[in-house]
Amino acid sequence: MLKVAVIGAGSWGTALANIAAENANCTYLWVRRRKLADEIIKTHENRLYLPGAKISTEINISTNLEQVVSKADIVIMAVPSHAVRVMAKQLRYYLKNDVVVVSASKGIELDSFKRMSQVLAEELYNGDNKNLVALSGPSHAEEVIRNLPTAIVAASSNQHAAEMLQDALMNTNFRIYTNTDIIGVELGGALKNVIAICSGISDGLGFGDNSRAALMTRGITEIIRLGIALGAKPETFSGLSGIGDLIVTCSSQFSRNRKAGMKIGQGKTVKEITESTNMVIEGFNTTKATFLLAKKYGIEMPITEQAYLVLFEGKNPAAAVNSLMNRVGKHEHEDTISQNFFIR
Ligand SMILES: NC(=O)C1=CN([C@@H]2O[C@H](COP(=O)(O)OP(=O)(O)OC[C@H]3O[C@@H](n4cnc5c(N)ncnc54)[C@H](OP(=O)(O)O)[C@@H]3O)[C@@H](O)[C@H]2O)C=CC1
Ligand SMILES: O=C(CO)COP(=O)(O)O
Repeated sequence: MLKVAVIGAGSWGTALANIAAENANCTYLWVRRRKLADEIIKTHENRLYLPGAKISTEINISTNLEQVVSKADIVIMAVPSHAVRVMAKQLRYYLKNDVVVVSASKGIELDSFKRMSQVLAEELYNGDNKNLVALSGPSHAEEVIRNLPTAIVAASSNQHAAEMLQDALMNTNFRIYTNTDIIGVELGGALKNVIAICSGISDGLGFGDNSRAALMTRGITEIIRLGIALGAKPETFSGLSGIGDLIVTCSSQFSRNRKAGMKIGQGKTVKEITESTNMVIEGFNTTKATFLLAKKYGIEMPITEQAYLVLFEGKNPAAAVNSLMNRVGKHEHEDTISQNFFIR
């Protein structure tokens, strides 16, 4: 029996721990706050993050990081991306040598622009990523906890590590594919949140399905552009962790990023939205990081740029839409058309 440790008892950590336990792994869930831990132990429910869903009685709930992590075969990091480095620094002393560490977080570190597996590699393995896996794909915790059929991706440069996670978590309702393109899988998971915020803004402005479809399609084009510049394989973005996660996050009733975008479209600010929820909205920081990354690499990302201006420079969302719609006419595949033959 494998020992699986999940770090972070928010929506995603709780749902993943539940799957691990239901799959008969010896499962530990690290909860940051004593009060919440006591409540979960008493009620077998995480009322703060997944109200109404009973979780397995087999999960060992604990606030003691050493107890949760030591001797674990698999450690799953399910805290917001801004907390991943700090948590990794705290738990590295307790890890056994051949542990597989999984990043379930979807974000890019502000300032360093690093992906979560890069952050973990630095903090845990002196920069080496051979025991690291990124878990990503269309998977709202609210549906996973109800065992609704879901398919996602475990990506690693080490196929054995990805397969170990696949074996531990896969079941009839939770299908896991492996992939070796960890760069593409992580970037797809992080960058779709930017477009999901835009999709929410579009909905908040009262636009329709056409607008959302346009944002999603032109959004993935931007993501691919930056992804290729950062070393990802283009085909990864047509998979679950790319277009799959983009579709679900831009259209789901559960997406925090989309819902935050709707509020922006209705006139609320990033500060007001952040202060009004206990849940992480990864896309805010990721919009900033992606905008700066695109500038650094000279990549054209007009939707991301407008999102940045709306979120952080006070640009009116309707004016941002105008800016996008009134850009010069282009060929749809201008990136791939050879030379300037067809391009205006
Ligand atoms: N929700 C989902 O459906 C999915 C989420 N993800 C990704 O998983 C990650 C976690 O998301 P999710 O579970 O939804 O987030 P939630 O907002 O639901 O929960 C966040 C969790 O992280 C803890 N936490 C917050 N800040 C810190 C910190 N500084 N140090 C340690 N722990 C902290 C919170 O503890 P406390 O309660 O004490 O504040 C809470 O347990 C994100 O990167 C998200 O994009 C990926 C796939 C699906
Ligand atoms: O990544 C997710 C689903 O795959 C969760 O997205 P939200 O953070 O927008 O809810």
